[in-house]
Amino acid sequence: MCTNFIKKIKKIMIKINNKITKSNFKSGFIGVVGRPNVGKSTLINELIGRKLSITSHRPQTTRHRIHAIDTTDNYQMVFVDTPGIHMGNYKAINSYMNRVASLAIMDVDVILWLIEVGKWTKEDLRVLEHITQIDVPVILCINKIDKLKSPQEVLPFLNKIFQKYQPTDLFPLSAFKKNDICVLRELVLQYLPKQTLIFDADYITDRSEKFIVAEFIREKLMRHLKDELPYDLTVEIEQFEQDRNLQRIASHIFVDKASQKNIVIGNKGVMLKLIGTEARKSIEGFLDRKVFLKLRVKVKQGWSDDKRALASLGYD
Ligand SMILES: Nc1nc2c(ncn2[C@@H]2O[C@H](COP(=O)(O)OP(=O)(O)OP(=O)(O)O)[C@@H](O)[C@H]2O)c(=O)[nH]1
Repeated sequence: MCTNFIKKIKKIMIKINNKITKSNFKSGFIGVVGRPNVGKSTLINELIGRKLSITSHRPQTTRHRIHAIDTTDNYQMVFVDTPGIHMGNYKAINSYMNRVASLAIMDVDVILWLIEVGKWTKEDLRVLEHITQIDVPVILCINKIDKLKSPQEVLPFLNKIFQKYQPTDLFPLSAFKKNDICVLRELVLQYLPKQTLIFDADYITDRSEKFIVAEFIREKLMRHLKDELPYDLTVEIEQFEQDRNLQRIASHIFVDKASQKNIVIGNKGVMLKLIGTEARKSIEGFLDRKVFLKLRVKVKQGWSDDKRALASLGYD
């Protein structure tokens, strides 16, 4: 009975794979770049229809390269989320983030370059300098057009940008609008080569569950802590064990200075409790099981400007 069932499942899987590898199937890498806070992670989450990349209203939320994979019967799109290319902060972690962003777009099939409507900064210019060194089609996405009173208001800005750079395609959008996302997906598809799957059809990311969980915790820290503090901390998962339908997770939050520890914990532990509750809910949604989450705050002085400490914390 059990062997028959497995045989049936295998047959179905072969049928699905044959369907996927049919000759007009397309797949490829899509590099998503832009300065911090333009909406790269938000756009990728909308394009793949689930949350993998963390977002916040703060610049430099994304620190690592993440592949977010969307597979259908007709295509496999591998979106490469990158840290925002930025200037004016020269700690080891900032060089790491800029390096990750530049390297991530070296080997893609198409680039989605995000800028924000009405804003052109020195950091956008820096991204432009990187992009012009690479011979890949570029779709320049003018994001956040929902902020405009009418869509026509985008025209003078488009004109201004076009004087600086002529991309392969120019696409004004709001990452929050489903229709814009659908049209962008079709546009991206035009630039992908006809080839078979790059990753197995059931992969949604190249990162481990543990990595994504640490990112979800860092997202809540980014959203709740004020001023520069979120930039001075990092998250490391110490325990990640599944016990039937319960995931036991213990995580350290490393801060840079002893004085920051109390701020993260908050008065009578209120802040840490809030961060823990919100992180647990997000992680439960992602893992689709109950989570027991324990957070501990520790001081690791100077971690963000020490190459060895960075490597030991996974920034390598
Ligand atoms: N109004 C509006 N806000 C948006 C849109 N897309 C993203 N945002 C907001 O912009 C902020 C930054 O979004 P992220 O997706 O974290 O930006 P990012 O480019 O990945 O940022 P970094 O991690 O700094 O590189 C968040 O508060 C988003 O909710 C949009 O189309 N319209």
